[in-house]
Amino acid sequence: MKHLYKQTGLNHLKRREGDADDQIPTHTRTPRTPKTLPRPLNYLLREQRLLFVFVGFLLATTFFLVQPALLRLGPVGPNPLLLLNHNSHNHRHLLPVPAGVRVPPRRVVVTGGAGFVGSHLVDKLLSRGDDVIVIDNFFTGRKENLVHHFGNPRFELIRHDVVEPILLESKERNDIHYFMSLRSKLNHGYKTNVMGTLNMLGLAKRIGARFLLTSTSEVYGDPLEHPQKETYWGNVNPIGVRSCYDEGKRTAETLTMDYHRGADVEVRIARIFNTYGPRMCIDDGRVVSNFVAQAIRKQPLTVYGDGKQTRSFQYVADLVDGLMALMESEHVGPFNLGNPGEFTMLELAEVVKDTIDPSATIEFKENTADDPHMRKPDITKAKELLHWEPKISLREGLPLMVSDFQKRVLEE
Ligand SMILES: O=C(O)[C@H]1O[C@H](OP(=O)(O)OP(=O)(O)OC[C@H]2O[C@@H](n3ccc(=O)[nH]c3=O)[C@H](O)[C@@H]2O)[C@H](O)[C@@H](O)[C@@H]1O
Repeated sequence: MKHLYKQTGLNHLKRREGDADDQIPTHTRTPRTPKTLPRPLNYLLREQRLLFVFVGFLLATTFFLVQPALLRLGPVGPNPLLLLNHNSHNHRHLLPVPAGVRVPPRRVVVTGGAGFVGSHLVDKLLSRGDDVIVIDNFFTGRKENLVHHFGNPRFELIRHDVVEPILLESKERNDIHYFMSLRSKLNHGYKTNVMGTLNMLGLAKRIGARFLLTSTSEVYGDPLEHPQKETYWGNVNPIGVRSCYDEGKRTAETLTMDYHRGADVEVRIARIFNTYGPRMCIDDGRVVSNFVAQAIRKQPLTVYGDGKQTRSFQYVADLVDGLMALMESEHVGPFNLGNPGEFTMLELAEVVKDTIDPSATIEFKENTADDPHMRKPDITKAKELLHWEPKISLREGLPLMVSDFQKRVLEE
């Protein structure tokens, strides 16, 4: 009968060496390890167990040494840096991009992207290589603001009112990365701010996009604190003529935070202070656009009330930089985005006169109800956490919008 031998590697070696023990079955052999060793050690030394442990150790060491180097070599799959995973609370997408690694272009939906601020934001996003889908109802937005992108395969324009839900299908979850919702003044903005924000938050939740709400300094109402910090809860008249807009934005902030806390949507909130620049609506009644257009048309500058109320005016490019910094940061906000340079309306009229027509006259008119007496952002938080602050003063920025206004006034 054939004997079954339990052949160890050691026996095998010995067999080749022609050892005399060769023919002795293992189970009948005297163990080679001394009997005096403790049992666990004895166990380890038998049957090449030590060798296997050593080889395993070597393999593990090699893997952990080589793996980081492999990761640095380049993308693994389509989304190497998880820039897309904006609906989670991990912050891996904030990792710095290693040199030489191509970041996949992000897809950004900008609602209100044909408007004044929206179109400047779209310019910036496209210029850094993102894909942009603009949704606009063209009530205040204009195709002219985006016409230079028509024909660009990375740009899409959809005529739609965000008050109605919209189904944006994406190939996969997280296919759309950012959602930027720009503001509207229409119908005092209430419907857009509440229904629009609700619809867009639902969409952001469904497709796993990060959502940016562009709120406003108007949430502070007629402030009793000056300058205004983000911690100030505001002083808004709930039944006043401005309250649809003010309360609409306040509700939009509430909804945004609720979706963040309750549905895990990753959100950012910016409180935008008075902003000016090329492509502003000529006729929506804002003070900078009114004064500039009036000076160009050789009409008197209409100052409401005594003209001593104050505002702080930021140039649109500064705002866009702030919005981008906020989107890329890991901070939810809210953040004040504004220029702390504060002016009375009479002082603003002087700057406009100096810039466009020193012979322009001033005409006083009755002010609207509930007009905030003063407004100036405290931007300490944005400076510290976003490393952002505006660079362009009013005197530098105003001339940059004049030629655009001159052209449009002439076209009229
Ligand atoms: O442009 C903006 O960013 C802001 O515009 C408005 O807020 P408001 O501060 O009232 O801005 P304007 O309508 O431009 O008015 C600013 C001041 O100028 C005065 N004004 C306006 C127009 C004018 O012809 N003359 C004039 O003196 C107004 O009475 C007010 O005191 C919006 O309600 C804000 O949400 C938005 O952030």
